Amino acid sequence: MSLLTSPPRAVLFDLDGTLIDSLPDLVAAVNRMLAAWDRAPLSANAVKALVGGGAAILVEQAFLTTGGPVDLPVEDLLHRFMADYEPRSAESTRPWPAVIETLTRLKEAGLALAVCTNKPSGATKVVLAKLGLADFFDVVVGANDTPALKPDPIHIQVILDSLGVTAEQAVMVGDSYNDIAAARAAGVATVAVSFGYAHGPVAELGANRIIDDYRELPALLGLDRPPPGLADLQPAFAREMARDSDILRDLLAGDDRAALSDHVHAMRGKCAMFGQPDLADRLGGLEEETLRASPAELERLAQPIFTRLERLASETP
Ligand SMILES: O=C(O)COP(=O)(O)O
Ligand SMILES: [Mg+2]
Repeated sequence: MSLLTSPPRAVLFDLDGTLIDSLPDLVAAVNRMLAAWDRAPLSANAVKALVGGGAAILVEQAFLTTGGPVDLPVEDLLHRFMADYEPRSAESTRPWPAVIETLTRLKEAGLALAVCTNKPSGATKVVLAKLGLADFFDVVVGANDTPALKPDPIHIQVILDSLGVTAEQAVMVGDSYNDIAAARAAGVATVAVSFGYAHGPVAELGANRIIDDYRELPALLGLDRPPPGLADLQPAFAREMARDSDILRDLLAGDDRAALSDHVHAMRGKCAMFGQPDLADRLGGLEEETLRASPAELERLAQPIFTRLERLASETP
């Protein structure tokens, strides 16, 4: 089921943890800074817990959690940190899987795209350029370009204003509480990614939808609608998938691989026809392995499919 009644005109993306996996370079820079003050390094998980509220919080908290404040104003520490991090901010940082193809698909569909990040603007520009993402975005608003950071809705509002779209015409995609809270306060529908740097369970962020894979996004935005005649059949499709899901479980538990392969093939065809290309892709991956993989491997491939099918069932009236 798509998120809005008609496709949005603009999609706003958070950056760290949402479009890109920037943690490795952030961890390295934080630990270079801590080493310069003879502090112990922080683990990747400890740094992850400090990302999302902007670089000043990251720098300040890095010192507080490793022995207390140092004798320099936070602004000076931040300045030093950014001077080191910015030029090295894309050494190990990469877009998450399927980001490029999804942004391409959204651009082709004529949507305006924006980045709405608490990351300092300089580093934002460097990362987007080095990863080949810059040209996708009509507007990029980083920490230095907005009167207030997320979760303040102003951060979202300046983007809507500059794109000339209303809150109802936009969707925000984010990984953290700040993203979802800012968008909700601005009246913008929200999608949370489950693979980012949320500080708690993603299901508790309050997003309208959750995705585990960028390939789910176009359909959620209403871009892969089923042909008109099939739209009314969506509830029937969802019921059929619920039945197919039970059969799939039984077949995975049994040893008739040919029947399993046929069943997965049929499910794949239905998903492709009813505007669920990401599910069709995953089922295709499972189908390829049905005749040769171990039961454990099939179970591993099937798990995300069951998660998606459960979500499909819960989103269909
Ligand atoms: O720099 C940060 O702390 C967070 O950046 P984000 O808003 O892109 O997640
Ligand atoms: Mg983020």
